[in-house]
Amino acid sequence: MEDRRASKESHTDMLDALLKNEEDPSKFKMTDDQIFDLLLAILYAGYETVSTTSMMTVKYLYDHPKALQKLREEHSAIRNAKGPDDPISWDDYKSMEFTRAVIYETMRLSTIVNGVLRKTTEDMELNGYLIPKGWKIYVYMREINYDPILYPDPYTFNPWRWLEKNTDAHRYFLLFGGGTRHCPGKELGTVEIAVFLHYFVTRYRWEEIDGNKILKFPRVEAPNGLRIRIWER
Ligand code: HEM
Repeated sequence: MEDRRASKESHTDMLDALLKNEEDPSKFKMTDDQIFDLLLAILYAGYETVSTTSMMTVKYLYDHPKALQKLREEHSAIRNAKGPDDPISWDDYKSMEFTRAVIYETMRLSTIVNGVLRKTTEDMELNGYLIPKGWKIYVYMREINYDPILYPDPYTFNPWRWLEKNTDAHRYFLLFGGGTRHCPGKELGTVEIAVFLHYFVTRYRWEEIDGNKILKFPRVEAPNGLRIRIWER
């Protein structure tokens, strides 16, 4: 922040936007600690989630050729309706129903976010139990993601389960948390992964290289990365 304030160059990034707020009296003035906190939170919250989900879509699609075929059909139809170098529009993204289903199913099965924290601001009763004011609560999403009543055959990668209308409006749709702290990057993150998938499946084929190590608990990660071999289609 000191470097940026001293610098005469301008950048089109978030740090510059936040620092420029200081010059505008009509804008809320954030302290340096708040700016630092916000940037770090967004980097952390917006990077790991999107990159791990993207990696796991590649893994699951490779393991489930029918889902990959269906996804390719969706993206080829979009690509065939435009020139090879035309960018994807918002309407194209909105039409990617199966892609969205693949992304949600990947997040569910690999439990990209393990849980969310809350603190009770008053005594509250839940199913006959008293949770006293000031207690910290961990909502364990892994448990919800693998609930066989909510998601029949929960350990199977089945993107088709998400094609039902308004699935992400269900009360138990907690992949992005809930309430006032609901993830503000939900749509941005989903767009990023959808755009990656669009170019990846329309332009390339790939195979996994033997020996990839995937950890499943407490959340999915590939400690050495997911190594794949890629060819142009
Ligand atoms: C696509 C993958 C993503 C997943 C699965 C995800 C998931 C989540 C979850 C579960 C929470 C906790 C919500 C709660 O406490 O109820 C959260 C919060 C948050 N996410 Fe995301 N997120 C994703 C992408 C992003 C992106 C791309 C950004 C920003 C660039 C972002 C920024 C944030 C921020 C700032 C919070 C804190 C919100 C608050 O506490 O008020 N997320 N996210």
